[in-house]
Amino acid sequence: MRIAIASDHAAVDLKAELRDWMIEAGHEVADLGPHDTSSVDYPDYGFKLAEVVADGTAERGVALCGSGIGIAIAVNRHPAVRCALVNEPLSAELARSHNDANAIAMGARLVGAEMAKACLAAFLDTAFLGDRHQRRVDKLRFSVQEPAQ
Ligand SMILES: O=C(CO)[C@H](O)[C@H](O)[C@H](O)COP(=O)(O)O
Repeated sequence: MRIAIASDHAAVDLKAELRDWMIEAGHEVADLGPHDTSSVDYPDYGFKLAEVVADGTAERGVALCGSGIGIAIAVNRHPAVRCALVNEPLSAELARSHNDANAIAMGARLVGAEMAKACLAAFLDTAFLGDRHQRRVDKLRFSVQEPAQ
């Protein structure tokens, strides 16, 4: 699978570990940075990640910051991206099976590397169930509820 990964300074080490782990598993991984721990702003990297997921360059996105919260908010500003903030594998699995999430966010200051890998494995290996969930995901394309006719 083509996967893009991005972070802020707080998650550079976790990003490198997850990137190498995904490459080892046979995925094609684009590391969008940053590449050192100098302080940066998560919206800059979150927007970069959202762009490559939205335009199809990457099939999935992995977003990391200290808590995962800031970069998840940034990635979700793009209407074509559904980014789930997860801290454990069941949420990552549900984000795929019910929400067809095309990105996940995790917090390097909250989640250890092994837990992050378990979340990522669930995110990459779980299929979307479609059916009633497709109807709900379709409605997410609109940022505000259209008034009933
Ligand atoms: O967005 C966040 C908090 O919701 C992330 O944890 C950031 O990584 C964090 O805010 C960065 O904080 P720092 O003090 O500048 O390292």
